[in-house]
Amino acid sequence: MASPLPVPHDTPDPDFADLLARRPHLKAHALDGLVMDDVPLAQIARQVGTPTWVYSAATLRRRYGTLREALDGAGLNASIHFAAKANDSLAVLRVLGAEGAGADVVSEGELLAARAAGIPAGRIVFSGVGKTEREIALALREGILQINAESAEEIERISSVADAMGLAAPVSLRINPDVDARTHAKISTGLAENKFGIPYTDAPALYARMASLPGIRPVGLAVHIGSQITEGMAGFRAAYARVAEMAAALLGRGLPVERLDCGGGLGISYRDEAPPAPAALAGAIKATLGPLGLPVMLEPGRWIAAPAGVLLASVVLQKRGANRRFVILDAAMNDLVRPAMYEAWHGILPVAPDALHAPASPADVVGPVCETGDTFARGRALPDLPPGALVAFLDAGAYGATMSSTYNARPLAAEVLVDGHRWAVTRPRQPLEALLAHQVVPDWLGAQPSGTTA
Ligand SMILES: Cc1ncc(COP(=O)(O)O)c(C=O)c1O
Ligand SMILES: N[C@@H](CCCC[NH3+])C(=O)O
Repeated sequence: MASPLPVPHDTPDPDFADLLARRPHLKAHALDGLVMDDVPLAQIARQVGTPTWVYSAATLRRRYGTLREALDGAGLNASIHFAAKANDSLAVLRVLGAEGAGADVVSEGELLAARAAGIPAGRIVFSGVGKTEREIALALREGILQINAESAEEIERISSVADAMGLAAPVSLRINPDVDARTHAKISTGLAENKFGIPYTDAPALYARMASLPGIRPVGLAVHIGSQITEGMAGFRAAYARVAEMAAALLGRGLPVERLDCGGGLGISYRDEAPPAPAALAGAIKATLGPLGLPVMLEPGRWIAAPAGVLLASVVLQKRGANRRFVILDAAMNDLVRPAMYEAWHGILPVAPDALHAPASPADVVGPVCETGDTFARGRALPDLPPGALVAFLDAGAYGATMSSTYNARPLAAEVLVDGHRWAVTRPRQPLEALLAHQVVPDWLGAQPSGTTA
């Protein structure tokens, strides 16, 4: 049986100074402690409580801009469609939309969030292996840029929905290139054994079928081989090369191919990973797809949003085990599930000014949920953290709040956007009453016993 606890690394963890040096939006201030842009995190915690997600608008803009410049610098005609699954906060989507970003969505909810945040329908891509008829109809009514189809069955479905609406759906075909992205098995999507995309050998016939069906206007090819890709460009290159080869063949047969969707996947450095730079990604796109001269699209999520966010939590208590110190937080796996789900490593910084320089000793950082897997870190060098002390989980701006649950009847945490010296609660903490009020006890179970509340 595999251990549910994080596996130790064989290199030393980066220290606080190293973690801070690589995150320009976070500074350790002598009086205020950890500050995001111009706002002390302790001030947010005092006014909003914890656990709370805090996002830096400046960082979102800076990272979007860096990616934009890399694509422009390579001479690509490229559009960026932020993957809303990484962060679907309306405020975050609004910040990115205002910079010119489109969105990559995978559900009715994400589509409505992107629209509510002001992202024009013409910049929205709908991905995912299981779109319902209702979702397809909504996407078409909204007039989105394209639907990325992932199966022969789905193509027939899109055709019949669009035809009944008297529309021609712009459809791109997502191919499964059977390429190893060399990432965590749970977030690898481009291998033949994964559920995503159409086996690339089937794609030419399916593309021709799309062109012959009513209600479908084939617009291109799409590929996405996985997420948190940090080990070089080989996987990206191999996938894009397949797309290039296939697009050339389709064009050669007189089939319309208007644009190519390169997906997301660019990884970040949570601990000491050395992911490819945006310029390397742009260079690989240019080298493989450039000769076709078609517009390209990118669907990054993590690279833009992860470093922009922290999860602020408070210490409930420190507990001595037989041979270890446990720091028990008010945040848990229901808030940030990545460590439990992927053995993911997140930097954890104390927020108080003196705590960053205080003597540190190993601690296991855990949440209060009744699961051994509710362990954020093992043997992490941390100072004494008395009850009430604040800590910040780094790089929590992607796949953080969006993956939260209410396990153990714990309400969804608050969200805050910091923009220079301004900040605002962008999602209030879910009231416990709302969790309970959302449920219904059938009449036949009898009246509520007197003296209880609900
Ligand atoms: C189709 C698609 N596009 C884009 C993304 C965003 O990926 P990432 O956050 O790794 O950039 C994902 C998630 O992996 C995805 O499935
Ligand atoms: N949820 C994953 C990424 C999955 C990407 C989905 N396409 C993570 O937290 O790393």
